[in-house]
Amino acid sequence: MDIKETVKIALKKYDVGDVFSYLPVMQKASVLIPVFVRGGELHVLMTLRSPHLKSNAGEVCFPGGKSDPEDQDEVDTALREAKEEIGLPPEQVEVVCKLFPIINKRGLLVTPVVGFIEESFVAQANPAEVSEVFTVPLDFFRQKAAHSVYPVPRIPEPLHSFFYSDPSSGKQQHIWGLTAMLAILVAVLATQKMPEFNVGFDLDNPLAFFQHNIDLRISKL
Ligand SMILES: CC(C)(COP(=O)(O)O)[C@@H](O)C(=O)NCCC(=O)NCCSC(=O)CC(=O)O
Ligand SMILES: Nc1ncnc2c1ncn2[C@@H]1O[C@H](COP(=O)(O)O)[C@@H](OP(=O)(O)O)[C@H]1O
Ligand SMILES: [Mg+2]
Repeated sequence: MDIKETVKIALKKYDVGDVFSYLPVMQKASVLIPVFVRGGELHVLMTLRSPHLKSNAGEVCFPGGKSDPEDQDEVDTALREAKEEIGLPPEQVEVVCKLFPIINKRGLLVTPVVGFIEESFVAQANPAEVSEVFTVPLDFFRQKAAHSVYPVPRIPEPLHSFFYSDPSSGKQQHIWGLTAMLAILVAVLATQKMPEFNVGFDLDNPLAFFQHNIDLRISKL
């Protein structure tokens, strides 16, 4: 079986379905985690946010944003935002699964959606929101070489940080916080291998860690 089919089977096992529908009503956002195979290796596409945005300006994130009333569900939001931000046509995304949501510092319930895209996809960054688009080998997020972690007072999840030197641009990208956690999560679940550093969840029941963090955040709202 080829790598894409193997990864799809691995990831689908973790689809959350409606597990989090019990949560109180809160503002929702989704991100699309676009993965593709290049040279037999998995890669992930990321963006650098415009320095002019009101929130998280100049930070690395995945294409995504807040839910609109016309969105049917979290997948719709992720695909709509990816179209708006990097010109990715929804029909060019093979949606694989919806993973564990995370409540961010603004109190948004952020749901990650993983989808395969074509290696040949050329992003068209919308300059109002995105200043750069770049790709990273997914396995980078399991390696300790460029990784560090530090605890943050009052939030349950440790804060992971990576510095990625992008050979195609010569630039260094700082990937941290929520986006780094999601990249680690997808790297681990897709490859079925734990990282070289401690991450707080395991492969048998990753849901437990994310569920615990969400319940902790909700209890403090
Ligand atoms: C998907 C968002 C939460 C909402 O999208 P929008 O701002 O409407 O485009 C997006 O803001 C996002 O992905 N934010 C996280 C970016 C990130 O990981 N920054 C690194 C550090 S900040 C952090 O980890 C915690 C946080 O933002 O709560
Ligand atoms: N054309 C534009 N020019 C400037 N800011 C824009 C914009 N379109 C969207 N934004 C802002 O970009 C942020 C991300 O939007 P989205 O959720 O659609 O990804 C939102 O800000 P806030 O996150 O501060 O509300 C939104 O207001
Ligand atoms: Mg956005």
